[in-house]
Amino acid sequence: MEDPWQKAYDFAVAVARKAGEIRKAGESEIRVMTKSSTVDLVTKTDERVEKIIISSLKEEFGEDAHCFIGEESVAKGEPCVLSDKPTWIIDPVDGTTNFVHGFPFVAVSIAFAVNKEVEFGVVYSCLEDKMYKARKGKGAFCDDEPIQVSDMKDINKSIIISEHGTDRSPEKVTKIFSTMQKILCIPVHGLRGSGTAATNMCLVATGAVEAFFEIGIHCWDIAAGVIIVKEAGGILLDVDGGPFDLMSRRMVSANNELIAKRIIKEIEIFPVGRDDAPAEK
Ligand SMILES: O=P(O)(O)O[C@H]1[C@H](O)[C@@H](O)[C@H](O)[C@@H](O)[C@@H]1O
Ligand SMILES: [Mg+2]
Repeated sequence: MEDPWQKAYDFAVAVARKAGEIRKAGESEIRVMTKSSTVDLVTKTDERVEKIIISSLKEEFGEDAHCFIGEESVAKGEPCVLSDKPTWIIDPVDGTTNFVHGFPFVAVSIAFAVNKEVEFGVVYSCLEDKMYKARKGKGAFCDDEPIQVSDMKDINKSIIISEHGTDRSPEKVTKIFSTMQKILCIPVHGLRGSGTAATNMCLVATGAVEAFFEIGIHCWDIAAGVIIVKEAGGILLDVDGGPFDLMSRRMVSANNELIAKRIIKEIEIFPVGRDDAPAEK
């Protein structure tokens, strides 16, 4: 039987690389704007790269063949609803703050979901020039090398990634740093954060770290990373230990359940609105 999504997967890899090159060209004149807060940055490059990705996909597969969830389209009012229809979930520049500051971790993240299941994901880590990718049931790769999560089961010998996000409300910041302090003092070997969720997920998938968790990320930040972590042998859970929900804005990705459950014990949960919550009137 013909493989329905191989062509889309191959095309997504090419589009991700092209998007990375357009992002690089945007470095020369970065026009910074803000979204949900003064520290939630977006640039004209984010918007331009997303437009080019979406138009390339529409040109290749047909104007109305697929649905799209793009970070910057949603920011401008497009709906963020994951239906059973084939849907591209796109973060054109993951690590925008890094991009603005020249901090060397920026990624293009493109995922493709059918029946609400991610079929494949591509994360192009631009500055490293590394293409992380995975298709459901077919393994995870960095460029063309297979990747595998860490086999570490001892939390005391693990590195854990967390991010503080863009919400600066005191009650949330207190919970974020209290959680980080409790995890650090388990103790673990270290806490890290690249500033881009997609890259963090790839660091779990390659075994460079044992886990990455965050409350407040969006589906576009992690959709590609989800399938890359799973196909590298990792697991995804909700921050309360329940089943992972792509639209919930809460996520624990880890190399195994032992590590995941150990850090979940320390996470101080705070409420965040779902990605697919009805738009406020
Ligand atoms: O750089 P973007 O696409 O906005 O995504 C990042 C988000 O802004 C941060 O708040 C999160 O902590 C990161 O994990 C996201 O990658
Ligand atoms: Mg982004």
